[in-house]
Amino acid sequence: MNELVYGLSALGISLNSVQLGQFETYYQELVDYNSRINLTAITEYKDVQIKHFLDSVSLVLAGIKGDEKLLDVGSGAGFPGLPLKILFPAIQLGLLEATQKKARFLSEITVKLGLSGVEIISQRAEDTAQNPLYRQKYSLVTSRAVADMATLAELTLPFCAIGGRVIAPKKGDIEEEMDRAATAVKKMGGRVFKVIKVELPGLEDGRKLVLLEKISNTPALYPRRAGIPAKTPLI
Ligand SMILES: C[S@@+](CC[C@H](N)C(=O)[O-])C[C@H]1O[C@@H](n2cnc3c(N)ncnc32)[C@H](O)[C@@H]1O
Repeated sequence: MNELVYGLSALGISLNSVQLGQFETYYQELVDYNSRINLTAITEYKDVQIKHFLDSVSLVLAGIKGDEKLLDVGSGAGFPGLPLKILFPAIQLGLLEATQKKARFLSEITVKLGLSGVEIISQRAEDTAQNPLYRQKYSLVTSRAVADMATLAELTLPFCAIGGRVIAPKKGDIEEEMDRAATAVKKMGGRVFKVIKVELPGLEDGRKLVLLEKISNTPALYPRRAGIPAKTPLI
């Protein structure tokens, strides 16, 4: 895990032996499962350490506390939620993933990593966000590579408690995307708090973290039915 360890040192983070072992197991299981079920195109040891593990942990640059109640929307093979949980074991983590096969991997890997306080929710975000058990219940919501910001605001902000935040990693020039998302962010009861540049060893390709803050309740009508936020974004 040299690449990860080196990248983390730039963040002032060091891993203990348990965490190092967990990242190693995560890598082995990811690659093993991936040979049967497609989870990711990134499988080289070095690439997984940088593009999945370090990229996930880079969200700490937006300010993550050790005791968050965190929901990762569209978690796929667990990114960025699971690396953050390995780093901060006291986080209460929800991994929301619509695809059953991926959700099954998330259940298995959570057991193999010996993690407690992780809930796997295999549903569409649009449906889960209308369930009172999950609606406006999280201090932090993350979502990587799931949708553009206008759609993502509708899929994430309804889960945030007031005062909670959304962190969305993005790449490249996002000015136009952020402009398009302004209406959706406002309608969901949010505001754009800041955009943070990520510059870490191996991740020098214009990565950014968009930080939204929840400032008022999301109207009951949002999110709309499954598929609508992506098909007809609120622009
Ligand atoms: C490109 S993958 C990214 C996975 C992971 N976040 C990552 O960065 O590696 C997008 C994932 O979001 C899930 N997804 C897309 N729309 C969703 C929705 N409305 N509700 C729940 N999951 C969704 C897909 O099933 C897919 O696994």
